[in-house]
Amino acid sequence: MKVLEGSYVSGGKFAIVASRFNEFIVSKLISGAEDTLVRHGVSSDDITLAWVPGAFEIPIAALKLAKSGNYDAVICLGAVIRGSTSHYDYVCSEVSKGVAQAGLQTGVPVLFGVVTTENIEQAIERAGTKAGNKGADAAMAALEMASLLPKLD
Ligand SMILES: Nc1c(NC[C@H](O)[C@H](O)[C@H](O)CO)[nH]c(=O)[nH]c1=O
Ligand SMILES: CC(=O)[C@@H](O)COP(=O)(O)O
Repeated sequence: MKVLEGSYVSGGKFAIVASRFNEFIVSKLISGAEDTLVRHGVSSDDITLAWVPGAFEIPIAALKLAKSGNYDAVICLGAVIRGSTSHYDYVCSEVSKGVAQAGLQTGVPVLFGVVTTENIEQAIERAGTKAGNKGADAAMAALEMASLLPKLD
């Protein structure tokens, strides 16, 4: 059986799109992502960070970065925490669909590192405490997909 898979050794170029809403959480996701990339051989000079106001704006920035052809992967980071209305549902739905479409439309790996939680405690748990760091997880996926996709040509 011939198996095609990615590895985690990379010298590539990566973009991070991060939303400022709940910046206390998102900053930890960024740190996790950057630390993971650098520890796997990516130069910090080859990591580009683009800020957007909120998670709803992530897809348009991710699509533009992916279309540029300058990056081996685009990592999307944000924190959407449920409030007292249905706004949360609409934001989460559009962000996840938009991030997925950015990857499908361009063929560039666009990774979903947006925490979508019921409360602040759950977000903190996923930003470097008891449930890990979703930014680091997205960066690991970015390394693997950036390595894998060229092998599928
Ligand atoms: N409530 C959260 C938001 N809301 C803002 C939207 O993402 C968007 O910026 C606004 O509707 C203007 O288009 N964003 C988050 O990232 N996290 C939230 O919890
Ligand atoms: C995820 C959101 O948009 C949410 O935080 C907004 O809060 P609310 O539903 O109370 O307006």
